[in-house]
Amino acid sequence: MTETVVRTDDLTRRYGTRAAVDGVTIEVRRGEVYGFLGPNGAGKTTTLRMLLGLVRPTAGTATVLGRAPGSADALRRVGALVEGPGFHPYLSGRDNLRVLARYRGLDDRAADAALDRVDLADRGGDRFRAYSLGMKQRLGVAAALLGDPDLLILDEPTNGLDPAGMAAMRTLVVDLAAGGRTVLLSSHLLAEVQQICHRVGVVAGGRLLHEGTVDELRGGAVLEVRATPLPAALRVVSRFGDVVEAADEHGRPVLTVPADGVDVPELARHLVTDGVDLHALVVRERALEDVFLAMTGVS
Ligand SMILES: Nc1ncnc2c1ncn2[C@@H]1O[C@H](COP(=O)(O)OP(=O)(O)OP(=O)(O)O)[C@@H](O)[C@H]1O
Repeated sequence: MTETVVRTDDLTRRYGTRAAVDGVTIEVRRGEVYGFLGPNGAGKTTTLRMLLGLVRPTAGTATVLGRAPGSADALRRVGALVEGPGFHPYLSGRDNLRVLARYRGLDDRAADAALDRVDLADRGGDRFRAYSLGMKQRLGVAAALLGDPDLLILDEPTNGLDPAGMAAMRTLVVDLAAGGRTVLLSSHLLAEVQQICHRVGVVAGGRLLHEGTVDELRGGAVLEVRATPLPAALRVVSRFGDVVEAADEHGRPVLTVPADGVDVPELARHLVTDGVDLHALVVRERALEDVFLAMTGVS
């Protein structure tokens, strides 16, 4: 059975007359990596802060693990990396974590296990100030993991990292979810969300534009057919689905039909038997990026 871990209902936060978050309704389910995707200023951080009880909604409601955001019960089971945690620059990564663990009534072993989990055990004795940005971010995730939370909330966890650091963070997130945790992360990077998230909520200008799986968002693949003469090609292709007739960047006609369930060799055979010259037949996936740009109008 699907269990809801986070639910928001018309969640809204206004600053003055401007809504940073405007009627957002999302559902995050147990065990998934949920991507909250949107350009800068879309309202992602404000939403995550409301889920942690750091910002009070102007309107609407939210529950986190069935409880009120920010309540002691909810916070005990949530780990977050929303604004960089306040690490001491002159303490080692390990000692920083041990200090945080003690604040939470946990022992040193919990800190060491978290360090190990983010693959920093080898460098645990180095001072925090000597860490690369990627290591600092991973230490932030380790801090979020203290207390073994069911839900991790990560605000732009790969922001500012180099490609290797980003890849390491993505692998870590996927592994954490595979271990049974739920991860809610925000990102403005479509490729990233496409790679690691099960479901996505797309936001822009404070509003939720769409929520669904990456595949649902993208829609099915299409078959592109370039063939002449066009009327005969159109007749054949329309037997296989609802055809859309368009032109490519050179003004040449392209017929597209939803690829789902179409027997491609069969389509090719029909075109040839009907005396149509087939120039190209391509299956094209819509990239999430195309969909996103169409939705947000942001480039
Ligand atoms: N405390 C505040 N006072 C006034 N305006 C705010 C405050 N916090 C956020 N905003 C505004 O609300 C909007 C959404 O900000 P938010 O930080 O939630 O967006 P975001 O999607 O996380 O973007 P980014 O990736 O740039 O952090 C922005 O226009 C921001 O300027």
